[in-house]
Amino acid sequence: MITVEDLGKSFALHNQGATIIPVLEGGKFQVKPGECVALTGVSGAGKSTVMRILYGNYLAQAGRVVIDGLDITKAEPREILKLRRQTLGYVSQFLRVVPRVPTIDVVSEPLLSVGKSEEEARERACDLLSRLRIPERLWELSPTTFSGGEQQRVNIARGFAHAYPALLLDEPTASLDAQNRQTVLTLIEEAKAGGAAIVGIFHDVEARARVADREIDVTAFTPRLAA
Ligand SMILES: Nc1ncnc2c1ncn2[C@@H]1O[C@H](COP(=O)(O)OP(=O)(O)OP(=O)(O)O)[C@@H](O)[C@H]1O
Repeated sequence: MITVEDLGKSFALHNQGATIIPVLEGGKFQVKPGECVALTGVSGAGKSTVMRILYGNYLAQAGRVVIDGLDITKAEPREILKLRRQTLGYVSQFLRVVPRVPTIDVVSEPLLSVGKSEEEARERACDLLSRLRIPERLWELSPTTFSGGEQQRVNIARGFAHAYPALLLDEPTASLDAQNRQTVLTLIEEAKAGGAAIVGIFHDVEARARVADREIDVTAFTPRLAA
């Protein structure tokens, strides 16, 4: 489902004498349906950079990143947006939402955008919000005024609403209480059982041990650290 080959990325710092920082070289891995791979490596090794390349936010200078048959290093923006809508989910720690949209709609929206009925989308959203312990009295309110932890859980509910065949998880259990952390780990296990190919960054070692089938140390793709 996800294939990365010969991945290369460097950053040019234009405001600092055009200094070039090589970050990734020869990055290579595959993630099959139903498999969860954890990216590891020291701080600064390039874990977030790999995730941003996989989501199409950063453009790689070398190599191929094929997700569900689409090479996102060469794809048009509209093809990447279609991939994100139907195939490739991303759960970060932070919620970015349009103001004044009720929580229930924020969580239902990914399902409506892939053509699910209003009823099915709402049912799934209610189920996820209940499981993630967002009180029902908050569902019709915009999450913009929610606490940090509530916003994080709304974001997780939204990220898991549609059964994406490929899923990127950036510290999904960071700063959650013990019960909600368990719920999120169960959601990840359910996504795997449903056939999702998952790539994640988990600083939470126990969470990583529970859900990840394999670890990939990106230090091996980092020329200045591997040397
Ligand atoms: N937009 C950017 N411009 C310039 N340099 C960048 C940019 N993004 C990342 N880098 C550099 O790339 C390297 C890898 O950063 P990255 O955030 O991917 O590491 P990481 O392994 O995720 O680290 P951490 O565990 O601390 O989050 C760092 O040296 C960083 O300074």
